[in-house]
Amino acid sequence: MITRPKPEKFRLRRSMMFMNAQKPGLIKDAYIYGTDSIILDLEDAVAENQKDMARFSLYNAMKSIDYGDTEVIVRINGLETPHWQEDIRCCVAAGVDGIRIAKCESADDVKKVEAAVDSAEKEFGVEEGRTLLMAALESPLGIMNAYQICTASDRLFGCAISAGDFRKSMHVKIEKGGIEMFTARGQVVMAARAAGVQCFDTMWPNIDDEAGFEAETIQAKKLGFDGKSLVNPRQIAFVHQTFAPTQKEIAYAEKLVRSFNEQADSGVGVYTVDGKMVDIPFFEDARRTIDMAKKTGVYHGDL
Ligand SMILES: CC(C)(COP(=O)(O)OP(=O)(O)OC[C@H]1O[C@@H](n2cnc3c(N)ncnc32)[C@H](O)[C@@H]1OP(=O)(O)O)[C@@H](O)C(=O)NCCC(=O)NCCSC(=O)C[C@@](O)(CC(=O)O)C(=O)O
Ligand SMILES: [Mg+2]
Repeated sequence: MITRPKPEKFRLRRSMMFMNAQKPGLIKDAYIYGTDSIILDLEDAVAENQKDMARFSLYNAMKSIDYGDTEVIVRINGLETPHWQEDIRCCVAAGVDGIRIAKCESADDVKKVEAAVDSAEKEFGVEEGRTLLMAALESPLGIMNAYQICTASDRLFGCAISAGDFRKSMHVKIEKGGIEMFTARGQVVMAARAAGVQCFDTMWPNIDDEAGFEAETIQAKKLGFDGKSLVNPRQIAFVHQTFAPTQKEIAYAEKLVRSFNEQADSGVGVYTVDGKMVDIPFFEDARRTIDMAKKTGVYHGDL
């Protein structure tokens, strides 16, 4: 019987790959792909008359497969459905790391899920507070309420924007360059940063359009997201590469950190590195770059 260690609230989550919880062929060896997180789906990938079967498959997978360092999140059905409470009981009993609340629209939605998780942890003798939460923001209302959602529970580590449902609500299609998602993406990143939680970009559904996927991934990184939802293993490598600092960025960050300490010792707060002005926020950002380089395994220096 597998028991997973206590999940870390904040950890590397560059890639969160969806898979239908009902399909043993997909979930049995999902850890081999090396994504930071997998999302076992009980929601839209599972047909309405297969929800019990999917929970059964999920529970058995959690008890018999060692997913190792790969975080295991489950997407539960939305609060407008008759399924979400039973989904939560199944997730907690199975010992998943976290629950992704589909179609989350308000802080009240998060609090309802939190209360159901509290109760399930008591029912199944699971350590109180063990099960983490994240919110999927899939509607204009959910995105307008992003900050309240992100601050609604201590269990919540982050939020994801979900463009499939969002585009449907907004009566727009996928556009090259992503203009149709621009305001929503910005709002979600800003809300998450203000709340001190992580934020994840949406999945790219056109798996054969690699150029479109790569452009969207680069844009997500530039906007400040921590990672991206994925639907196919072919998408993992590019996301991991994009969300790690480049060697050029690392070299500059090292130069900045080293010189900043020397300058500070001699009483200087602002100066230039390679012709660019730097002061304390640049120093702190450089430290973050080196920290991220270490976490993503691309740091070879001695800082
Ligand atoms: C799209 C496709 C059917 C294509 O399959 P294909 O088989 O043609 O793909 P291939 O590339 O040929 O697969 C090569 C090998 O990888 C294996 N393999 C493929 N995918 C794998 C995977 N995900 N996990 C593990 N293994 C995998 C495959 O079994 C094969 O293994 P093998 O046979 O051994 O060689 C498949 O990828 C897939 O099912 N994706 C997940 C779809 C899903 O869950 N959607 C729901 C969540 S989104 C949503 O709901 C919208 C949202 O809510 C999102 C939000 O909230 O953010 C919103 O509103 O936007
Ligand atoms: Mg959706």
